[in-house]
Amino acid sequence: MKVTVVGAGAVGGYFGGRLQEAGFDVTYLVREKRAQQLKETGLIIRSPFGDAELVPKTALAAEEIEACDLVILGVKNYHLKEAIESIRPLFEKGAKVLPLLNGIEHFDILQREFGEEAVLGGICQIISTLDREGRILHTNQMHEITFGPLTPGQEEFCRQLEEAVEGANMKLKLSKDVRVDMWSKYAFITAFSGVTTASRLPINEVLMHEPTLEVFRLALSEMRDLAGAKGVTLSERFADKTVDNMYRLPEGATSSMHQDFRKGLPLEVEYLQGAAVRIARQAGIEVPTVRTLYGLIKPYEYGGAK
Ligand SMILES: NC(=O)C1=CN([C@@H]2O[C@H](COP(=O)(O)OP(=O)(O)OC[C@H]3O[C@@H](n4cnc5c(N)ncnc54)[C@H](OP(=O)(O)O)[C@@H]3O)[C@@H](O)[C@H]2O)C=CC1
Ligand SMILES: CC(C)(CO)C(=O)C(=O)O
Repeated sequence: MKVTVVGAGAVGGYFGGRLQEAGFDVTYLVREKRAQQLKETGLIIRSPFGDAELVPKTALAAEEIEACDLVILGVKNYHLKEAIESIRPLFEKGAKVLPLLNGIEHFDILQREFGEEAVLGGICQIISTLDREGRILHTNQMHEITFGPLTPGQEEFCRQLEEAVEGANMKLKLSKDVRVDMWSKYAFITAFSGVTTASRLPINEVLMHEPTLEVFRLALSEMRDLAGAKGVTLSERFADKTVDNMYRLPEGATSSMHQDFRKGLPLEVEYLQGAAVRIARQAGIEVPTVRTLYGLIKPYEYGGAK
């Protein structure tokens, strides 16, 4: 299977690297600076599941890629618009896209741009980051993509992909209802990144302060209601179960948004909390806690906080 990875960053580079290791024909569609870095150092992964040093095949434009079966999208939401333009030629040649971004609105955007049949449902569970040298540092015990068809016409392709990835050093889970997984992750990450970033605390410290934990719980409940308003039913115990799971995380564990905040990098606030406020307005429901988190984080959207 021919795969194009767009954005050889912490997520795209990791999963692209694992597929390349497993024998997939992977091309990384990257921008100039990352192309140069990859040429000099190779694609380097440091991970508890095993390190890898690979020679990546890169392209600076989709026109350099003959055709591919699958595009894995690993850019941040604020780069999506530019990425869409750069990959358009691949869809004219019949590719499908598996987006791994956090958020929910990008699925509709991609479907509008490339058509419903081209866009698979997907999320990923991993904690990884790029260091100064561009190495991919994977630091937790999960490296999992959950994916699945958003239309009946994609079912066969998804089965083939599941089969092809068997044996790779990563988990690829074919979901029975990928919309539920997409909304569970979106609901979780919006509350989790919201409370950790707004409080400037890792989750274990959020748990220590009852009023701060209550903010997290309320945000989770509002996000569950929002999923319901969009026709996706999350478990009645979604908020409680999510909070229980947080006690199992190691000390200092926090969201990638909070980590970006600490580094003074741009934040995906408009695509997580901002999107929830927009979707709630359209659905005619209130999400006051999420709206407050949005207001507290929004001033740092373009970075600046250290
Ligand atoms: N990191 C994590 O642990 C997790 C992240 N996510 C989500 O995954 C998504 C990606 O995050 P992450 O991998 O951390 O981000 P990174 O910043 O590490 O990687 C994004 C990469 O995209 C590249 N890029 C941006 N625009 C383009 C473009 N037009 N063409 C080609 N490459 C481009 C950037 O390269 P450059 O700017 O150098 O050109 C960068 O290397 C986000 O939505 C994030 O929320 C989800 C789960 C976990
Ligand atoms: C919670 C986590 C690490 C799960 O993959 C994530 O998506 C994020 O912090 O952005």
